[in-house]
Amino acid sequence: MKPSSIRKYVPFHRRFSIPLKDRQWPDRVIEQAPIWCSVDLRDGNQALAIPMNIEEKLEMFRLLVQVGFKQIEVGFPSASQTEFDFLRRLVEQGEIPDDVQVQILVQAREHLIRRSFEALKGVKRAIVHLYNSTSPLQRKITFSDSSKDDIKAIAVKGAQLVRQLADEAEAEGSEITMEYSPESFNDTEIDYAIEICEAVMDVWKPTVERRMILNLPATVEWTTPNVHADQIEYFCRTVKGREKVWISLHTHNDRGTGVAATELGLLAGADRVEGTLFGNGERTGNLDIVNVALNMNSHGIDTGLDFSNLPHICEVYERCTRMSVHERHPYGGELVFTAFSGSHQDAIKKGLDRRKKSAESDPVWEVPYLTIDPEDLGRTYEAIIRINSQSGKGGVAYIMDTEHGLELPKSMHPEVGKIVNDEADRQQKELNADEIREVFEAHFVNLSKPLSLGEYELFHQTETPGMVRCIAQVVYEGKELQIEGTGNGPISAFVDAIEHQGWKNFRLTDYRSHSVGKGSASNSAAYIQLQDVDNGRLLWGCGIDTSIEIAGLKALVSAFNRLQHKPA
Ligand SMILES: CC(=O)SCCNC(=O)CCNC(=O)[C@H](O)C(C)(C)COP(=O)(O)OP(=O)(O)OC[C@H]1O[C@@H](n2cnc3c(N)ncnc32)[C@H](O)[C@@H]1OP(=O)(O)O
Ligand SMILES: CC(C)C(=O)C(=O)O
Repeated sequence: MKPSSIRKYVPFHRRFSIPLKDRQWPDRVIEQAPIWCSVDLRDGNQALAIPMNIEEKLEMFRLLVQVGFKQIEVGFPSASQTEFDFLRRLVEQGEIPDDVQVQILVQAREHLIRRSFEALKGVKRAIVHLYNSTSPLQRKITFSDSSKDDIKAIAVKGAQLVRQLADEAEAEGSEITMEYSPESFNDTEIDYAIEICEAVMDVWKPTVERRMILNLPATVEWTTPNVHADQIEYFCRTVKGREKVWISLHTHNDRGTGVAATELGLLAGADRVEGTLFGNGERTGNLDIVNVALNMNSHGIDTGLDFSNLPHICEVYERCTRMSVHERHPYGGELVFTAFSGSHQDAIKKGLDRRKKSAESDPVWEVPYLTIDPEDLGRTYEAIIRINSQSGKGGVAYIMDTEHGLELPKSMHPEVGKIVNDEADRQQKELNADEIREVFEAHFVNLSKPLSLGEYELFHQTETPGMVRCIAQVVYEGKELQIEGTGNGPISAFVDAIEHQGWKNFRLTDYRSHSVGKGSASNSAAYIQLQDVDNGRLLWGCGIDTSIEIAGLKALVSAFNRLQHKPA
């Protein structure tokens, strides 16, 4: 920003300060979950270019119930016919489970309050959420230089009507909880915000048994999260009758610290949190409730919210809101359980391997780079490691193992990793599991040039037990030949046959094999490492075949063929 522009902005502490000298929140830890309230269908919905239609709202409502929300703000029924009709549909069609309270938002204006209660007729349990803006900025601009008393009067008058209509609804069998928000609380002089809230409390007369909710919105996030925490702690310690109210947080994310502000607000004494899935909401969004809840889970706190099928939740959310979850979005983003870079892949693979062995004896999650087990969110390990030109050998080996059942010997990893990595670099893109296998096969498996193996027979030598003789049909540099050799196994017999031809320029330095897949269709994979006697180069080859014997020979031939390609 240019210096001339910077002069437009005033530091928050020059506008207000919070008279809190002995703040306690920095020494606290979060030990239990708050009461959660989803505002997806109201604050989230009002921020959409195309608001959800009734069917979409219904689908989201059912999803939110499934996740475990017990308080759901379903709309602003006095704002439009769709909002009104949606609430009627929930009430009339018995969509609201008995343990769920639907919440509605309304401005402190008579006709809107009356219309809201019409929409609530017959509801079993509801929260009526009344608000008016209280900040100096809104008093000046929105309410045309209204005084503090004028604004307080709007709140009190609205509260009186809500009290009266709530009493009438309760007489007809509904249970109404009341909520008040001094909108832009975080931008309002703190003692004045308390004064208005106490005035509303005087009208609603909450008790310890029947509390009301005081929601303290950071309608626009102006400050660092510690200031928010100070505001909440000061409010909690100062408001009269604290024990008769649930203190609720409602943060936005204008500075990108909505989650932090909520977490510090909880340390500061709040009981309740309003937010939306993935933080959809006005401007930069509301608080991301998935983020805060899963942060708690990752510290061993049960939240009552179940995000164990996060991919499904993302899918419904994206379809209904027409928004998308960013690839890097905490927990939900496509790339957040993925490592492209080699050292991360290596550490994750080691962590997951160790965990496979010790998960039962040691349940504590300890995998480098992963704060949470992706499986706990319905995400799979397969998606964790992905391969591009920044990837390392560990990641490639992990994909070959988990996706294709090929357990490459550890000393083969660098060779395979480099070739796959070079290919990703050459193509300038990420390689998927099938493409990685293609690269692996093209460079390592059943290679047939210059030598290829045809028919092959093995004879056990009765005169020297343990020795076998092989007769193999091969093609070498385009010529068909029959070669023969003897050894203490099929591989050494074949090596002997190669030696008789005068082609042997190697030592066999390693051999591994394992079966791939289960049942009659299973294959065997064999890996052979040869060393070039002239220059000491070590190269692996792989053979895959239904016969373990032939797989071994093909691995030998593959490694032999790789050795014939001299480095440039
Ligand atoms: C921070 C938040 O997210 S708050 C929730 C915001 N959500 C929405 O606004 C979505 C739904 N809203 C709507 O559909 C409409 O704005 C309605 C139905 C609420 C009101 O509609 P209208 O009265 O036609 O228009 P509008 O919202 O522009 O009203 C402005 C008037 O309300 C007054 N007003 C604004 N907020 C409040 C309030 N909280 N309490 C009382 N009056 C208010 C303004 O001062 C202004 O009065 P004026 O005309 O005398 O200057
Ligand atoms: C109405 C209030 C709670 C609100 O949405 C806000 O201040 O952001």
